[in-house]
Amino acid sequence: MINKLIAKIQKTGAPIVVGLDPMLGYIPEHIQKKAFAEYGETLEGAAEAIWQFNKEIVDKTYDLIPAVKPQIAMYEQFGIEGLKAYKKTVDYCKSRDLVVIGDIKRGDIGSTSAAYAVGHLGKVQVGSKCYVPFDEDFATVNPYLGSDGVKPFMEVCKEENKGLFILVKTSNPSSGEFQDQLVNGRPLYELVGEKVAQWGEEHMGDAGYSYIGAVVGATYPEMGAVLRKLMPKTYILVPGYGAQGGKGKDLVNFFNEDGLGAIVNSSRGIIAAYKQEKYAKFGAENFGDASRAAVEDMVADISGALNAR
Ligand SMILES: O=C(O)c1cc(=O)[nH]c(=O)n1[C@@H]1O[C@H](COP(=O)(O)O)[C@@H](O)[C@H]1O
Repeated sequence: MINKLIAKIQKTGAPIVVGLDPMLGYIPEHIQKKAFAEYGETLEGAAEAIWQFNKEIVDKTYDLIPAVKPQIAMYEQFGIEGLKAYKKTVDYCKSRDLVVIGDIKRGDIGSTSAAYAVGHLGKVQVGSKCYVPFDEDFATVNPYLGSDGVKPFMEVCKEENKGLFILVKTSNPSSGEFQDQLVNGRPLYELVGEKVAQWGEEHMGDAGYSYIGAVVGATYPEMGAVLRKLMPKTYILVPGYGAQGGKGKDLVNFFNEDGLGAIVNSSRGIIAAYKQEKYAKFGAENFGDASRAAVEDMVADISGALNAR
């Protein structure tokens, strides 16, 4: 799957991921009204609204982008109905030939990690039948529990031709509280980065990159430069662009000289673009066109920064 992701990045010229993090507050009123008219102000109504919202954004952007990243919490908050909308979104994006990064941030002891891995990336056996429950292409994984919590995910990825993005240095303001702590004189995120690179060596794709990737926030570009060197064959998912303050120039450190090695996520900056002054001319009715314009601007921003280095 890492090979497909790289091929799609090269074809679109867009090393970006659209984050499908649909909060009701971002969904234009006309969509909410229609969903509530059909299903009432219920969890089902909310799920219908987020699904219709996602579908429009995907329809308006899929030809420009290689991948999407639905964030499962935004669906889970609406319970089972929300999870159905998550699955519908995953399937729809795959039908549009997009690579789907399931942002599930899982990680547990071995036995339960194995169940997460099977449910999201693999197959589950029910009697004589075999099912593919969620079927994302990649999943995000929290490595805090150590190797035995990550290995079941890697095993399923190997069997199923899928991939991971493992949290190394997160974009949020408090990420340093634990991640920057010095262990034998070195910050913890560096040790985690080295471990991810080592796991990656054992799980290489054909294009010179591993299908075991890392997550490093755009909000910490200097650390990004160090991690880029520590993990040369690791694809880095870089969240924090846009709404969290990351800009094109902050991103160059995350890319290798070959122009590959990183894929930058923006969620609110794309899906709620119509709410920004810059894209207000589109209006709430044409929110999908505003998202398309925001994708084009993001690609131009990143390409400009990469060409200027
Ligand atoms: O794993 C992630 O995707 C992730 C890691 C991280 O360090 N920071 C981070 O913001 N994210 C996710 O990236 C998205 C960022 O959303 P925006 O700030 O709206 O672009 C959310 O889905 C977060 O859960």
